[in-house]
Amino acid sequence: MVLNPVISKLSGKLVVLASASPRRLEILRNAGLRFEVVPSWFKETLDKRLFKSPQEYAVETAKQKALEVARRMPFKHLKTPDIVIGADTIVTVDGLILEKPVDKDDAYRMLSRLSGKEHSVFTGVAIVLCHEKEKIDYQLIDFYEETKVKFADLSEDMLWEYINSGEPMDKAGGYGIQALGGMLVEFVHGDFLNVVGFPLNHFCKQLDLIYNRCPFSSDEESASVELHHNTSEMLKQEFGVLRSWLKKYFRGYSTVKTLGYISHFVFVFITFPTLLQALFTASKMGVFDLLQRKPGLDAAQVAQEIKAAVKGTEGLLGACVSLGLLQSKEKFYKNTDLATRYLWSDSPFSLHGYIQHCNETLWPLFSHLESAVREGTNQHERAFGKKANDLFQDTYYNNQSVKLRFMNAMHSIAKVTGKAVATAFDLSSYKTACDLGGCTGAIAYELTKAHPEMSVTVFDLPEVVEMSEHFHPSHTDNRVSFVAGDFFKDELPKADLYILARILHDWPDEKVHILLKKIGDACTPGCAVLLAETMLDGQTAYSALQGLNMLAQTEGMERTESQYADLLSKHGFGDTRVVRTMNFLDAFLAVKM
Ligand SMILES: O=c1[nH]cc([C@@H]2O[C@H](COP(=O)(O)OP(=O)(O)OP(=O)(O)O)[C@@H](O)[C@H]2O)c(=O)[nH]1
Repeated sequence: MVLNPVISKLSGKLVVLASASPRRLEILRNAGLRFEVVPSWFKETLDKRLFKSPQEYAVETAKQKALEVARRMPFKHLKTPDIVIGADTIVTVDGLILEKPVDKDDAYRMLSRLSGKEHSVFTGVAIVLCHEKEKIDYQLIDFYEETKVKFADLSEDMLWEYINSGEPMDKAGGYGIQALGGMLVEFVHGDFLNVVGFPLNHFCKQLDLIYNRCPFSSDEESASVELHHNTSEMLKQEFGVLRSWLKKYFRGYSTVKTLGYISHFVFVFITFPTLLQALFTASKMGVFDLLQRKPGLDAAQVAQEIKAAVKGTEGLLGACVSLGLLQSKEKFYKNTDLATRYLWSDSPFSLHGYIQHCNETLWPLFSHLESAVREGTNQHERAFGKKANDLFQDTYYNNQSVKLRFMNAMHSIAKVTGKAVATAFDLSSYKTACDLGGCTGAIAYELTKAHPEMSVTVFDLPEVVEMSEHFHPSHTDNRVSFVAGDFFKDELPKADLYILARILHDWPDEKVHILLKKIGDACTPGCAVLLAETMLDGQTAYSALQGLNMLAQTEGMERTESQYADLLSKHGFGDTRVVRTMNFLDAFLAVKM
């Protein structure tokens, strides 16, 4: 029996575990995976000082272990594996990386350091996909998982009894949580198997991304996984739709005959504006809202309701069917599940507001992308005839309908990302939070839902707060309150945790420092800042394009993890942690030291 369907995708492939760890073998065997074991000869001697974080060290070691086996096998074993899996588990405490103890004294040093404290266990995992054509190409996917473990106070007797059992010697941090070492542990936050040596759940999610969700790949050919690495959960789900759409788009065409040397991929890019305009237009003309209220209309009825020509409406509906946004049966139309979930305006996960914002604001700005690239500045003046000295006051908030459209857009994104951000970290120790620029309160409500003891103040400009009640959920929560003010000028509400969701990316470093200084001054040690931003590190297609979006639209920019850490460190924040939420936004927590 295979519980996780993605494991079955690997049957018939030569899967190799590049590890001598009996625990990794057992975890993967128990999951139903069939594989060979070829322990890596890579010596774990990378210079730890060269890595920005312990997890990067673990990931790099895992990569080197897997690559060594992938490269060795064709020569020494005379066969090329399809997939090689490597892993490396480390323990971090007091800024130190602990690996396997070299002797009993080393085990003693490690365990006495862990006694009575919480530590992190990181397992870095690397998956190497080998493609053999004329030569072998290696494609690499890597990730890590963090689990927090708290040890009880260990007496000297206990320590030595445990060390003399022999168990610590081949285990990261000098303990085996799955055996006697389990008795030393008070609590575990996160994936237990990650501590044992292999984060099975995260691994299966990555396999799912590689084999099930990649739109431009099929079972036979696996295309660039990099493009989709770390993209949002929602986008992943829709890749399946996009893939079947691509199949339809090109049905009956032979690449070579019809498109010459232009690949399908390039052709999709070139024709992308037509796809976008079909979506924008159907959304703006209310097609999805209409068919949600009245499914099963024909083109003439839709045309009458949306006040359009029948010929034009037929064309638009046909395009939406081809995109998988509408279904048609005997010339009657209704929304697909995708449209029902995301495209009509009253759906709980509606992206309608964001689609309108993209159509009315981003699209005109992007049509001046060349100027944005040449000048390195936003394009409001060219696109809308108005200079944006203050992005928000001069562009979005000086006109009621533009303001409402912008708030709708922010609300759409916050609703689909809010839960992932609110649950990315254990925030149970923070009782009061302040969401700076929290707009409609969508993230604040997710935070109070996830953290029953937390109350959240949403702090935003008076013109935003006055309209926020239009967006309150039907079951309002008196733990969420709204305060009007300008975070650059006014005193900030007191809180243990300050949230900045898609705020810093709007501003250049000078302004970010003004805001972070105010937050730093308002915080006492132990308070924290939670950022929700798209980090540039992964260079996914989404994050790279968001970078361009910020260029054309704002004075700010998308930044990398270390750029955010640097900015925050200047205002006394450290101990930074990042969670890739697999949604549009990554979550970043930094604590006031
Ligand atoms: O609670 C537990 N913590 C850790 C382990 C085991 O510790 C080792 C970690 O070492 P490493 O990642 O370097 O892996 P190796 O065993 O050296 O095998 P490779 O050939 O892959 O380098 C790992 O075996 C964990 O399973 C444990 O058992 N319990």
